[in-house]
Amino acid sequence: MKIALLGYGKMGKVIEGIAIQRGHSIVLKVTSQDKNYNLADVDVAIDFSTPESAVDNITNCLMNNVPVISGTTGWLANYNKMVELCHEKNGAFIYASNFSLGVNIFFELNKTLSKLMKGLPQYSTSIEEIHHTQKLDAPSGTAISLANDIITNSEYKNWTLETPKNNELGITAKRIENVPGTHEITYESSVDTIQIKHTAHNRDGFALGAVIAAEWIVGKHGIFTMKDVLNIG
Ligand SMILES: NC(=O)c1ccc[n+]([C@@H]2O[C@H](COP(=O)([O-])OP(=O)(O)OC[C@H]3O[C@@H](n4cnc5c(N)ncnc54)[C@H](O)[C@@H]3O)[C@@H](O)[C@H]2O)c1
Ligand SMILES: O=C(O)C1=N[C@H](C(=O)O)CCC1
Repeated sequence: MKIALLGYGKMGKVIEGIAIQRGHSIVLKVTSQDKNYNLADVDVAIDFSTPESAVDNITNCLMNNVPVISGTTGWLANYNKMVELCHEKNGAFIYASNFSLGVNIFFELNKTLSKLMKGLPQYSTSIEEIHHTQKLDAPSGTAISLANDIITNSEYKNWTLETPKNNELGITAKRIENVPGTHEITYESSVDTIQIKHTAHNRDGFALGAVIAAEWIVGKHGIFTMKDVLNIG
């Protein structure tokens, strides 16, 4: 496959290595310096850019009939606009807050645990995420996905980075040098604690998942998720 990398930073570079190992070629690498890039002769685009640029990148792909995978976080207020555009153009699009197989299994564990804990008011729930100090957004997209799944299955109404009030699910976002991504869910009562945790050791899992998603989407039309790609849950 001929792949365009929209964003050639920490993730773009790891994706490049894995894509080449799997027999693909990188025909375009876009950074903040490249304003008007040309998507001709691209089979699929992989966007790991910035919260400010993801919407333009996804729009460019959909307008040019290029299937697009986006892992960029922090732009989700515009997700529905991208869904509409994708339908209008009969395009193909996957967004995932986290492309790693391990985190996608962790998402399913989180949903199951939150269903088990529903109706047990003696436990209070919280989420902690830790990432490297260059990360632009907080909380992480993954933490938001985890929080939304807990909210769906519980009495919590929304998440907050502040001290949680009634019906608010607290998320703590820590920034520590070189941490690729750690997420922990805690259920705390006066007698015990239940915790589930995912720790990424490096960026390879995110990058491999994105390349697998790119391989999977070519030739398809519609909006998909990593559940479709991995066939789990
Ligand atoms: N979904 C996942 O699995 C996952 C995993 C890791 C990171 N991420 C997300 O991916 C994004 C990128 O992460 P990173 O660590 O590679 O960041 P990074 O800062 O290392 O790289 C960002 C890249 O985007 C480029 N960029 C800036 N403006 C651009 C534009 N207008 N068009 C194209 N590229 C542009 C920058 O030049 C840079 O190359 C972040 O939003 C991060 O949260 C998601
Ligand atoms: O390094 C990042 O930035 C990461 N971003 C994603 C998120 O916000 O959840 C996934 C983990 C790494």
